[in-house]
Amino acid sequence: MNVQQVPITKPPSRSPMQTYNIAKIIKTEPSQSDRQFSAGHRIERSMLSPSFLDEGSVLVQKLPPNKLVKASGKYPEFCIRDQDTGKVIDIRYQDWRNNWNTKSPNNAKLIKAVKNNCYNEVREILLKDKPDINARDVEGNTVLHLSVMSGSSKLVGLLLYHEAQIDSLNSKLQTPLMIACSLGAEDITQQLITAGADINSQDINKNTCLHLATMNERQKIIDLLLNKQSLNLNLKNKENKIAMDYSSNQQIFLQAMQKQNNNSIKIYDARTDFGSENSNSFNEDKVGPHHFKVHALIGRGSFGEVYLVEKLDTNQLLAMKVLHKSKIQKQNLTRYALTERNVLSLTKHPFIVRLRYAFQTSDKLCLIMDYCPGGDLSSHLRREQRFPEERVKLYLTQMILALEDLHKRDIIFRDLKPDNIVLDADGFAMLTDFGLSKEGVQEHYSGARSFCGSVAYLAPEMLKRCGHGKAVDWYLLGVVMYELLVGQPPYYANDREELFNNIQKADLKLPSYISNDGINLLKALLQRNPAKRLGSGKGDAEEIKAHPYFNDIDWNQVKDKQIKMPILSRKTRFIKVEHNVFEIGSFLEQSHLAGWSFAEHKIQQ
Ligand SMILES: Nc1ncnc2c1ncn2[C@@H]1O[C@H](COP(=O)(O)OP(=O)(O)OP(=O)(O)O)[C@@H](O)[C@H]1O
Repeated sequence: MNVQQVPITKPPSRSPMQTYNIAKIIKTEPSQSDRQFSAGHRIERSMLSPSFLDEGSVLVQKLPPNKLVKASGKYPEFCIRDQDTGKVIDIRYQDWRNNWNTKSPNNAKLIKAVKNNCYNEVREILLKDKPDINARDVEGNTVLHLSVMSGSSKLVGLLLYHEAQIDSLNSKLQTPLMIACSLGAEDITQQLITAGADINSQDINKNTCLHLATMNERQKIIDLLLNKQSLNLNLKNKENKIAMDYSSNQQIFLQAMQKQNNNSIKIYDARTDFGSENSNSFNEDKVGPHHFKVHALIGRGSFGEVYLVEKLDTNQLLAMKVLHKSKIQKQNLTRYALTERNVLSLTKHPFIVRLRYAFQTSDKLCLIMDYCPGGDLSSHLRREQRFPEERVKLYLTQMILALEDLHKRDIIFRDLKPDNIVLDADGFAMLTDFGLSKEGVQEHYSGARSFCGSVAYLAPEMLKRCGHGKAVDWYLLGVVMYELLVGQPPYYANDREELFNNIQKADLKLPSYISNDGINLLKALLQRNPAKRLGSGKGDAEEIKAHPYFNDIDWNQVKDKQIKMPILSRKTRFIKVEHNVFEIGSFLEQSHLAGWSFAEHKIQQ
């Protein structure tokens, strides 16, 4: 390989490889003691501590309409603020109930429009009049119940989008899902289950959804429910009967019971563990959008967005990656999404982001991961232009350990780049974005054939399309090392053809400020022939760990996170989320992706 050593004193300015929408700032100051007053005097507290946000961060606090929140003032304990109008009322002098009552006509208007199945009118009322989204008619049906009765999945979707309570109860203690099951509304049943409705709830007669579907001979609904692993087939109603007792085809119930028995062996422990985490016992079918509050957009990738979310029962902050089913299916990328979910669900490593849950809505696939508040290396690099060598070395050690772990399990990452390295709260580097990873690759320099990766981060063997293996990750480690030290990837060119040409043929330009060991390591990693590349031998990561560049590294200390990492101040703005992330883009159900749901606790032991 031709290597040119050139003196570079100032790094070239780094051109952004990825553009970001940087939103401007609205700083709010949530207080732990914030309370919300609503009809029925329900008191909740705002759960987000502001300490994790940087100066100028945007904190999204989109509260449901009609909430009157405690506001600060001279006597804060007597002041409430109408979230809709912003008006602050001192309840010692003004009757806040009157204020609330002015909203009732709007509720009546909403109920009427829903009963008449007038979608546009409902939408307008929700936007303009701000009625109670859980308004009830005289029989105690909420507007969501009424929309199910009207048979309009579009209306149901709209109300869910406006945060209608999915498991609200009417006077017979029936949920909207029970009504859909009784009526045989297949699409709405599916829609509500996907959105997280409870399928085991019991009404005033202790009938479940399955009882009601069976009594009303709704065969398609029965089939749909029997496919749900979380369905409890043994619940008895007031007549002491299980749903099967009302069926003329008991065989399918018995088969479902058999299937559940087989599966329960696999997931029993996990479920117990999962449930013990909090009082709301979650299960695979139930973890869904309603368990999380979306606070801000923190990153954007090619296939979706990453949001900062808060798990409502524990107040834990997590990162949620949202993939759009329509985009993925259109571009035939379903297998990449599934790979990401599979690899992440199998991985538990100090330097790989942990997947906590995976769920899907009708049009989105969601991965809930640990939140890394330090931002990604790409945005830090853009600000700092290049990093000091000692810091680069620390990040490399963590990436080597992460890749070593993946390789031991015959997984190649294939997408190593600064954008996919995020920093945790202690400054440690964590790998994220497993969409391009490949399972089942044993070879070091062949085994996978797809042409993938970000253009500036393609290994020469990928461009040649002659097959690539684990060694591709070591080449990309060299690319990352180079970029962190120099400010841009090796061979970088704006023109795609030129870039590809450079990757295959151009001389490697190495600035003189890099240490000799650093230069040797870069040359060994950026070796074009994968068979000759450092790390391509049987030893894999061991070959790299043994390089003199890492002589001063105690690998056990790194693995145990016993080293001190620099904490970089994060200047990236959080981007305010104006829309409901779970807005149902298309009211037509996209196909359900089997095997997507995941809850970490199920496999922990
Ligand atoms: N766990 C996390 N914690 C904090 N930020 C994260 C996390 N995961 C991802 N991000 C941020 O979101 C950005 C995009 O995430 P990710 O790379 O997974 O999306 P993608 O759509 O797969 O992107 P790509 O176009 O690279 O394939 C990252 O660059 C990072 O800034």
